[in-house]
Amino acid sequence: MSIEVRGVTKSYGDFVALDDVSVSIPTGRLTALLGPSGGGKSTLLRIIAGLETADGGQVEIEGTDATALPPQRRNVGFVFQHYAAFKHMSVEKNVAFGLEIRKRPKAEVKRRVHELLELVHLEQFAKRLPSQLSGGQRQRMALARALAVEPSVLLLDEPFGALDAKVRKELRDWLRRLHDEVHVTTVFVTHDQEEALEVADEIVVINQGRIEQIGSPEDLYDEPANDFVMGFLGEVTTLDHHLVRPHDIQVRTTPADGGVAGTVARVLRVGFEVRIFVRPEGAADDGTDVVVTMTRTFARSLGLEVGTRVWLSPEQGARRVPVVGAPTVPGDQPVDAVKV
Ligand SMILES: Nc1ncnc2c1ncn2[C@@H]1O[C@H](COP(=O)(O)OP(=O)(O)OP(=O)(O)O)[C@@H](O)[C@H]1O
Repeated sequence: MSIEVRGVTKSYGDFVALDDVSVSIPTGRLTALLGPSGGGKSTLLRIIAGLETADGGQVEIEGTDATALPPQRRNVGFVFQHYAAFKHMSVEKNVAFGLEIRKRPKAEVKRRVHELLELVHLEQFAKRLPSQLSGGQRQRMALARALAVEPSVLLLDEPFGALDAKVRKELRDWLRRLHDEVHVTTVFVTHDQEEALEVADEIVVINQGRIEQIGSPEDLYDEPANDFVMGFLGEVTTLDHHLVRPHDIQVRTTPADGGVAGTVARVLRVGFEVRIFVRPEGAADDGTDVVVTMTRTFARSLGLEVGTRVWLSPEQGARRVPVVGAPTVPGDQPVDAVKV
């Protein structure tokens, strides 16, 4: 393991930001710290970086107890959402900075800067000032700069958070490819589940200062440990007091044993699929309709339209998680709210 966090706690006044957090970050992998805003992701990253001191617990990096080490002795590189570059220095000078203060030979600095700029596809911008780059190019420069000193760990705090959706998506694909090339142990913070699912090898779900689950994207999506994780990673709807994925519900137009009876209240076409909102018998129009997704062809074959009587049951093998108490998905939306 590259990073071992053991029993870390952190409070700000009365507020507990991290509550006895333990996690092992594997060497050479891309790990996402994922969770809703305020859950403690950045605090954990900053404690690993040494920019924040934990109240209790231990941080080990590459086998060394780093708990009391200052950031510059931890051999970590970091990149934040709003990267502070040296504005008066060219891109190549910014990237060279860490090597120059370490008094590396000139020829080595030159070669390494060239390699890094090639790696982040900024060779042609070497002589520009940071202000002459786009937001995405600046973040790539920041990554080159962080990688220059060959850190054993790269820590990224929402590195693409300030960029528009399209650039963000390009950069996340690029980060994945970059990581496949350099294999440096990387931990990145995100509140975007799609970003974590697409990019990470391993995801640590953090909520209210606690770890909810650790696993591969597949593990978390297919085997969520609880209703929070299930609701946070992917769409969910509530069927018979359980969270179910909307594509995991079987719809029949004739009564079926144990099925929930209801009436189609709304049919919504979204791209290639159709969302059917089913109001269970006796339920009110209070936004708690069961949502089922299916292909348009299938919806047509069942003849589904507003007013059709249907019976719903989970597909065989569907993941179901009991709904515990109040809604728990981010933003306190009702658990069956879906983005349409
Ligand atoms: N210096 C501080 N003083 C007081 N409270 C703080 C401080 N830093 C963080 N907090 C609080 O600790 C909690 C966790 O913050 P943190 O930044 O770790 O969350 P996060 O999961 O990274 O959220 P976001 O995605 O919004 O950045 C928040 O409620 C925040 O208000």
